[in-house]
Amino acid sequence: MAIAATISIPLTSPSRRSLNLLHPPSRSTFSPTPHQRRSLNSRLVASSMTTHAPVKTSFPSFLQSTDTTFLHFAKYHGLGNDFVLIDNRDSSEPRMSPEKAVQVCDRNFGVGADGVIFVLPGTNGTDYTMRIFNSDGSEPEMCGNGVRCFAKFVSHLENLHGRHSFTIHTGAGLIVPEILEDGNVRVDMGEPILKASDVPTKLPANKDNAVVNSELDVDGVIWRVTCVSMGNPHCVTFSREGSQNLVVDELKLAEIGPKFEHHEVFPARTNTEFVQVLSESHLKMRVWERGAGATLACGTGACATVVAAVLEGRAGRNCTVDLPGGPLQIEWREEDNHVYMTGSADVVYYGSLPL
Ligand SMILES: N[C@@H](CCC[C@H](N)C(=O)O)C(=O)O
Repeated sequence: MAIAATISIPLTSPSRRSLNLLHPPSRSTFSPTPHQRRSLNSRLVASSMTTHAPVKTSFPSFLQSTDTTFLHFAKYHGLGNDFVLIDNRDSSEPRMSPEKAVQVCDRNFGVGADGVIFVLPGTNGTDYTMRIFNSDGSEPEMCGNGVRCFAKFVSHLENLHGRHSFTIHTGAGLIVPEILEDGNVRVDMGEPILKASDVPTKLPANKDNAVVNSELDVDGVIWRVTCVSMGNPHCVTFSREGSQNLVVDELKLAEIGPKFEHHEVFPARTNTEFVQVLSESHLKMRVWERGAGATLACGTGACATVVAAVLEGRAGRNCTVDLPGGPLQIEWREEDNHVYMTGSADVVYYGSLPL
């Protein structure tokens, strides 16, 4: 099925990787001036896409309009890990099926994204609920970069009355993001789960019920892995036989990644982080994501990486994690055992999909 869309490019601050053609004022919170509002409403329409009449509304009402022929969305990214965000606050059922999400995420025949995220009404007393479909249509419990995009999207949609923080119910439990003065988002990602059967992994636990620096045979090559769940499963590796400290740029991710993802020891499949230690507080990581493949960044993956690095004695609790799309600041705090992630999240454009 063909997907057509119109797009509108917002005048918020683009990140390093977003559209170079824009030279907007550097603003972190979206609050358009009358001039910007006019620009917002004049849509840029890509040549291969269908057009329809420009909507004379502001950004939030454009997204909220209950059009029966088009589904409005916003495209965001966190360090190049990109998502289609849907305002779904009027219903607790996602307004798109997993099958449709697969089409929308397709980079040739759709919008192109690593996943589709829905902002749903709160559950269990939280302000909002987040659900997400990976680009293969599977539904993960959590997404770190996605939750930062979610927070920015909500701050653009709603008048938060000066609040910078709110609560989100996710498949991984309660998540609390906070929008900082500089526009970055810090997220309390909760406690890592280390018990092998809860990650889940069938690898035998070797340290306090956890799998730490254990051998894993992947197609005849022995890797050393630590398994961590941040609500979703991660397998973190710093070394393999013959290579004590990985040089991550040399890895053929598309070849190795799927072998980890579908390995029999990971009953729920797994995300895999390949990590190079640059110093005690500086790690470099590439990721193969469950249900999405190689992405430019993975927030939960960066959190799992720092937890694994601490457990293996390779780094301290406060690290910069360099990902292909940019850096994340991760702290695994000793006092409360929570992991805190800080990084950027940026809007790319607004658009409409035919229903
Ligand atoms: N990119 C995400 C993780 C998204 C979910 C993942 N693919 C899974 O299936 O667990 C992040 O930033 O955490």
